[in-house]
Amino acid sequence: MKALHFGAGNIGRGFIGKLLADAGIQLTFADVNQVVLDAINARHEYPVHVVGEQAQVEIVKGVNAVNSTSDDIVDLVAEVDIVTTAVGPQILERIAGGIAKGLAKRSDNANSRPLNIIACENMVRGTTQLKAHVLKALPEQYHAWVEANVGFVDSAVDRIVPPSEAGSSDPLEVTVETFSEWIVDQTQFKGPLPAIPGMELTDNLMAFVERKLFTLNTGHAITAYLGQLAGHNTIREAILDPQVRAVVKGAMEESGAVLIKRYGFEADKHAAYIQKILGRFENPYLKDDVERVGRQPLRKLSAGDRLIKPTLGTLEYQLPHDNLVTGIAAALRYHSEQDPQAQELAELLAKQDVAATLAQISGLDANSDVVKAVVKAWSAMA
Ligand SMILES: NC(=O)C1=CN([C@@H]2O[C@H](COP(=O)(O)OP(=O)(O)OC[C@H]3O[C@@H](n4cnc5c(N)ncnc54)[C@H](O)[C@@H]3O)[C@@H](O)[C@H]2O)C=CC1
Ligand SMILES: O=P(O)(O)OC[C@H]1O[C@](O)(CO)[C@@H](O)[C@@H]1O
Repeated sequence: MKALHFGAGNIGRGFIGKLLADAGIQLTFADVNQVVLDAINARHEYPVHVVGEQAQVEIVKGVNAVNSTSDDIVDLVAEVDIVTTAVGPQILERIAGGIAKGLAKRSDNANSRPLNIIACENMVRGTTQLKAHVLKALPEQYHAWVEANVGFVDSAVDRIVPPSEAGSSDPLEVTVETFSEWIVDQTQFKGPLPAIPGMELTDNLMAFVERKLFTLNTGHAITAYLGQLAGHNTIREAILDPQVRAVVKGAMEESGAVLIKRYGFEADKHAAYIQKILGRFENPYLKDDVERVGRQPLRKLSAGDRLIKPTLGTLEYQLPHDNLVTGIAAALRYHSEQDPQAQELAELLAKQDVAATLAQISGLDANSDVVKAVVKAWSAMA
């Protein structure tokens, strides 16, 4: 089997790419970071430090790399069996053009071997959104062929992989936690279901996507935002702060109440899931900066993402949301010189009040009780 993975970054090298290569699949990474590309093509292997009580170093072997903006992409998409991505939600549209050209070539070559495409991004139905970008870039005459021969498979991906501290000396070295979870929608595959160790198949994906995004990522983001406000630099420092921890746990439980109502998760199992996540945030072997986890606050405050969507769920089911509200207020206080979205947030707040800013970013009604509650919490954080 052959695979092409877009995004040789933390998750790309530390989880999805590793999992495909370890399964004996011939893996080619596609990226725009030339230092990383040259290092992969010079060594064709890289170390993954799996940290925890039983730390170990696993070497990923037999990998190659191409530049994502080159025509190599077209040839690879025309011949591989599986395409995966971990580039960031905002980059999917940028890689869609190359994928579309590759699909056109695959059709012209009458290569009707099934191809499955799986986006591994922190978003709800990311692959379905990638498909829309691809079809927009693909001439109409190929659409029916793509529907018949290409599977666009949505997924949920979970492993905490911060940038490696040794990044400076070895651009490929990556450090990961022991926990990992990759769940894919088995109803969307074309051809036989692949048996890849570590890739779980389900016909109930939305439950797992929302459970992960609206528990781990909700809690992680609020840990980052409240952590920054309290002067903490890392997620571990922040979650060990009892005041931060209480709000984070509360927010995950408030979101959990919605998930339990919506998907029927067992309350005690979900409580254990939340406890395990708090333990993962505490991981003493991982140095994870609040700025990484808080990155792109406008995306994280958008209607379908980890802060607003769970809060909308509490409104739908008339459930409590005080801690989620505190998390949203803290997100509106997030600042970073390196993050363009944090800059844009500051500009929005400079030219209009916080209620109008939140309404613009999240789609919430500026005069709603929940926005008034956020404004009250935000003012108290000054
Ligand atoms: N790091 C983590 O713990 C987790 C990240 N994710 C998701 O994985 C995705 C990637 O996140 P990270 O690996 O943390 O980010 P990252 O920044 O380490 O990796 C992204 C990679 O994409 C590359 N890239 C940018 N533009 C590209 C293009 N046009 N073509 C090909 N490659 C391009 C970058 O050079 C970089 O190597 C995001 O959607 C994130 O939400 C999901 C679960 C865990
Ligand atoms: O990658 P995003 O969506 O910017 O968010 C960062 C979050 O994603 C993760 O990298 C993995 O889900 C977490 O470690 C962190 O909560």
